[in-house]
Amino acid sequence: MESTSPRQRLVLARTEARSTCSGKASGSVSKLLVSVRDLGEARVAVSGGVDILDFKEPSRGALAACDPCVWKSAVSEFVDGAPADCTVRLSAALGESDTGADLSSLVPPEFSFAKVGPSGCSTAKKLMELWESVRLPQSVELVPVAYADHLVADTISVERVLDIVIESGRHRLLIDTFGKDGRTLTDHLSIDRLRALANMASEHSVWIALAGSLRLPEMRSLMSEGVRPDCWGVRGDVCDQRERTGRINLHKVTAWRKATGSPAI
Ligand SMILES: O=C[C@H](O)COP(=O)(O)O
Repeated sequence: MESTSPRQRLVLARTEARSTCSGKASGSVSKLLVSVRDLGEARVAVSGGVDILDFKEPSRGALAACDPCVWKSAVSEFVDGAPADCTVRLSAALGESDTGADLSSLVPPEFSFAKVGPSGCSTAKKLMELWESVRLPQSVELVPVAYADHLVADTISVERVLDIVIESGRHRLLIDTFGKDGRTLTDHLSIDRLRALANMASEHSVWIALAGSLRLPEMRSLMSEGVRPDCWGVRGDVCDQRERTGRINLHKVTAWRKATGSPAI
């Protein structure tokens, strides 16, 4: 009998454990990513129990970068100066194709992730060239992004991006919205499409995060419909007045933490 590789065994185990309609094993919990613009907001998010601190400047677009000085300060506080039981991981938004490559070399090696937006990458070839142009420290993993509203961002569909992630042997994908105009992820992608995407990602051991102006009731409803990504990403809904350029609110982060950390319904 042919032996199976660790990767194949992982896929089999995950497939067997998955419920019939879920992209994630029943009973497992999703991580919570919160986008923050500075250290003050980062402290609030950590107090609320966030898993991934994602540094970005919300007033300048979907994935605009913070000043790289903020990244350095985050390392001092949340890596070098953190208590031993602190498990928060750091992520940097690098903007879109016009800034991604240049900023990538400035990401500190202590970060876990960096993400770059695909706007303007209207073909698979252009998108792969963007990913290849990113020069991150070896310890930092690129998180490819797909936009649910891909036409307005002049890029390819989320399904096509997931295919390329799989074909190119990458392991992560964030689905977000490009236009922050009040419409949310589910205004662009049906629940069935989201469930199919999560299932496809799971079958190929691709870690998937869902974001895009999500509101807490909407996220709960997606979970109850069997859409269980590895991670939920949020900014606007955890800010005062749900205004994504406002300040992060501890109670709102805590509410998201409780909801994302609950087992499958
Ligand atoms: O990466 C996740 C995004 O920061 C989500 O932001 P948003 O909830 O304001 O769309």
